[in-house]
Amino acid sequence: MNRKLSTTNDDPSKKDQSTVHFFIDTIEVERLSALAFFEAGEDAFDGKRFFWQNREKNFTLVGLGHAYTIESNEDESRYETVEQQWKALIAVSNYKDYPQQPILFGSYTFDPKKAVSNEWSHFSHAYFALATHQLVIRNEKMYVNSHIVSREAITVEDIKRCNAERDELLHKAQVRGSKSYAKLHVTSMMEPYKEEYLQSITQVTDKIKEGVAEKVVIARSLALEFSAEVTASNVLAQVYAEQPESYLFALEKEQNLFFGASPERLVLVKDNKAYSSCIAGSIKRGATKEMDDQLGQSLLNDAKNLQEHQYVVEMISQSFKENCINYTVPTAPQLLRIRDIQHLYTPVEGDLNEGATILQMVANLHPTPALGGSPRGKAMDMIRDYEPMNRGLYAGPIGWMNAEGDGEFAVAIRSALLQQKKAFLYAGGGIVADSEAMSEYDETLVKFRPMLRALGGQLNDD
Ligand SMILES: C=C(O[C@H]1C=CC=C(C(=O)O)[C@@H]1O)C(=O)O
Ligand SMILES: [Mg+2]
Repeated sequence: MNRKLSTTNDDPSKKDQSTVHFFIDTIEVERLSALAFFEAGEDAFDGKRFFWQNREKNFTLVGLGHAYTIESNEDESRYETVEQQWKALIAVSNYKDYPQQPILFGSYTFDPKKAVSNEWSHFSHAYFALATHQLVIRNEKMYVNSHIVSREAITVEDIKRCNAERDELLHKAQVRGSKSYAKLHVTSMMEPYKEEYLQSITQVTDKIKEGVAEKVVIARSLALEFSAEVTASNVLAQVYAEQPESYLFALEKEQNLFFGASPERLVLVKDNKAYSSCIAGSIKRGATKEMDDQLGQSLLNDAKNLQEHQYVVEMISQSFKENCINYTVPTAPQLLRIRDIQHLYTPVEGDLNEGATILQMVANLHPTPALGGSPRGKAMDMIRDYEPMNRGLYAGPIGWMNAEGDGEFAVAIRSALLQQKKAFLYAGGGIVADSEAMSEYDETLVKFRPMLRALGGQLNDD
């Protein structure tokens, strides 16, 4: 179980060249709720937990505690830094001896060039962790891995302590199940920089008409306050109950919780195949099936939305062309319907070039024109100039990768940052030549809904 391997050149932290010890233990468990496991870590691992569930609901990952973290505040090299440090760490593990691999989970900010400020000051531009206790639920099977990474030799005592901690967590989670929570009480809801946002849409639309760019995504935020401190387990339970068709994610850093329910896959890598999704172009859901179908049909035929969508298809196709031996992309979008909204959707897939990695794909794809714009450089400059806020982790890549390089990243939209008695929600939309400020504003209201509902807030027409 406890294999000690010495690294020479590939010490993960690069701080010195001493030995790194990596202990793994895997057990199979039964009857465990992922939410209850997350909650069980509330005292011992507060501020060091994460949660992930894919759209298909056949893969759930929960992390409690940090066996190892990788952070970077660099710009372009932040992808390579995470990749190198993870590979160096994995190289000293004996993960192949266990039925479950160690998994690295984390996220990247949207734009390292925009100085992090305000509510985002706690997060690095790359923030990843290998959990001390990692729950994986895959196709009904459940495993808990425990990990210790240490510069010191790992003793029998260390292992006993780790196993006892794990057994205590499992006991708590199994005995308590997941709690039910009272609805949260919002005391104030504010739309910061609303006027600036509306003006920026008009200005950006004008610039696009002048030919400065083709498409630019502009976002804004909502700020909520609560009568009492809101816990991570509480909001996660709300999101879990209310957003069944999305990726669910939550990432803690100290007293901050970034969480959301996104429909959008950035990239999935499995057995050397890559899968991405173009999701851009939106319309609300209808009150009846007939109205819903009518709205869906009008979205499929709407020139402005088709244009928003097409830039994303072109860019993602180009990325697959560069990184894959072959790739397929349907000729026309279909509808993707989730609880509050319908989108235009085109799936893209391909066989990866030899040696291409998931983080290379993430680096190459992010930001797609669904969150940045087209052309990318010009759009990013305009977002920096016109957007009256800092996106932080909103709209960035969030996800996981295992020891062998398989993994999945979603685009962290329909998301919010919770800071005890405060929360910030984020939403944006693709601006093209015929965008109108008020209808873009309305589109953000629809996109705020999932997080607003999870946080107990309400919009007039909800
Ligand atoms: C920017 C967001 O959505 C993007 C993803 C899908 C549809 C979009 C749209 O129709 O504008 C946006 O590009 C958001 O949810 O904050
Ligand atoms: Mg739109």
